[in-house]
Parts: sequence; structure tokens; C-alpha cells
Amino acid sequence: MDELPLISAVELSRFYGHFCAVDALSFEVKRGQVVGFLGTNGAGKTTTMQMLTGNLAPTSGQIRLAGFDLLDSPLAAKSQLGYLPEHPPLYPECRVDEYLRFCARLHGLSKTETHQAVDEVLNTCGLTGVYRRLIANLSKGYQQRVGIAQAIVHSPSVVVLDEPTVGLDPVQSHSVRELIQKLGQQRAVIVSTHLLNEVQSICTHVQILQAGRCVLQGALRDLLHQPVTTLTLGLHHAPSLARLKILPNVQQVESITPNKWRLHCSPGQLPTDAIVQAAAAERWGLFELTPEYRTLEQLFIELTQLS
Ligand SMILES: Nc1ncnc2c1ncn2[C@@H]1O[C@H](COP(=O)(O)OP(=O)(O)OP(=O)(O)O)[C@@H](O)[C@H]1O
Repeated sequence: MDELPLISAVELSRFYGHFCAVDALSFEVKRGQVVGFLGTNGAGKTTTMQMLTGNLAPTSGQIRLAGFDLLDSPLAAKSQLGYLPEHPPLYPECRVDEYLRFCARLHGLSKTETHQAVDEVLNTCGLTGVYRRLIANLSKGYQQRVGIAQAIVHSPSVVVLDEPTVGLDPVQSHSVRELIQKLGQQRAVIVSTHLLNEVQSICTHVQILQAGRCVLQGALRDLLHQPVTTLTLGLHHAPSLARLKILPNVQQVESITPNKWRLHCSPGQLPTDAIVQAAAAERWGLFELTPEYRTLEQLFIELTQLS
């Protein structure tokens, strides 16, 4: 049976005065999905995340977290929510375990539950080696892990992370991304970021906002693996351009380097067999024949420049 969404936003809008920052946005996130929130500056990502986390009232629309309406049942809805703001609310003078115990108690966990929850979260977030350190003395990467740990110490089913890898070095970013992927296995996760490669490496789904509206949403797998119409061809002993142009279903030939071409083909009819046969028969020295999938960057630029 199809599981109910853990995050559901219906016709969500937010006006600042007469200016519409978020315009009738609807989407759902299910358990096991990590959704990358993308958009150019001012697209409405922060406004949407603030509404989802109960920090900003929508002008209209409905938000449900794990089935609880955020407006009608705010306590029940928020008990299901973990939030890492762009600037994590850390107390630098606290030790890691003290701070996490404090956060767990704020979420209403009993002393016994707190003890177990902190142990678990230290383990999940790779903090067992630093649990007695002062937060102020941790590296930025470890501080970010503590920020994620405070967001999940009460075992929420929904996690919202605002630019979680900003300011981290590549090694720290990598380990925080691995952690987010792990979180996504059991929860519904939304990650806002400007890093498209980050979305490609950790997200299952993407949502692109432009001027407050959603211009694209869906599973990354489906969006990036649509029927391919372009082939990259590498030949050591290339024939004439005219010969390449008369390959079946080839509409246009573009030169990339002296030995490489991009063949634009009719949709759904890639002439790979014909190329391999011709290359063998006419000794073209074929060294590359690759279908070109669209990258998220191409898709993002197409969509955000169109609107
Ligand atoms: N408090 C406010 N008062 C008036 N306008 C606002 C307010 N907050 C945001 N805006 C406007 O709403 C629009 C959306 O802003 P928002 O911060 O949600 O975008 P964003 O996608 O998060 O951008 P960025 O990537 O730059 O953080 C912008 O045009 C912004 O100037």
C-alpha cells in the first residue's frame, strides 16, 4: 500500500505586503525521499522552509507534517519535525553531550529517554569521539554534525535542512552528505542548497522554484534519464563530416574537438548499431560512443532562464 506523505503542502502562498513571495505551492514528501529545494536567489526557498517549520505563517494554504495540520495541531506537528537552520542554534560554551541532552529535554523527552536518545544520536552523527568536547572547539564540520544531531535527537519523521554544507571543506561536506543520505532512509527530508552536484549526489527528488512558483518537481532518476537524443562520438581516424551526417537518424553533427563529435539524433532512435558497424567496416578507430544525459545544471539553467 502507498504510504501517506510525511510532508504535505497544499496551495501554500505567502505575501509580503502586495508582493507574492510564494505562490500556491503544492507538494508532498514521503518517507525515504530526500528532496533538494533549488532556486535562484529570491525564488522563495527560505520563505517556504520557514512556513514548513512553523516559523512563518502562510497567507493561505495548508501544511501537514506526519498527518498533523501545522495550524490546527502545532505541537503534534512540530514534535514530528527536526530543523537545521542555516545558522545552527548551538551553545559554544556547552559540551556536545550536555547540549544534546538539553535539546532532548526541550523536546519533552524524559530523563531515561534522553539518555538513550543522546547515545543514539551521537552514534548516528559520528560524534562519539567528541562528545565531551566544548562545541566552541569543534571544527565547522563537527559543529554542523552537532546541528544535525539537535535536529534529530527526538526522532522526528520530518527533517528540514537549510544549506547544511555551507562553509564546509570538501571532506566535511562529503561526510555531512553521507549523514543526510542515511537520515533519508527512514524519514522525509528537505534540503535547501545552491549546490547542484550536492542535489545529484544526495537527493532522490528535486523541486525547483522560480519567482515563488514551482517550475519543476519530480524524481531525479526520471528527470535526468529522459530519452536521450545526443551521442558523443570519439574516432581516431574520422571520415568526412558529410559521412557522419548521413548516418541513420542523425539530424545534426557538432564538432567538439578534432576527434570528438556530438551527434543530435531523432528522439528515441539512437543509431548506435549503425555507428559501430560503420566504424568497424570503415576503420574509424572508434574509442567513444556515449549517450549524453542531461545534467541537473542544464535543466536548472533551462528552467530558470525561461521563466
Ligand atoms: N520579510 C520580508 N519582507 C519583504 N520581502 C521579503 C521578506 N522576506 C523575503 N522577502 C522577499 O521574498 C522573496 C523570496 O525570498 P526568499 O528569502 O524566500 O528567497 P530564497 O529563495 O530563499 O532566496 P536566497 O537563495 O537568496 O536565500 C524575495 O524577493 C525577498 O526579497
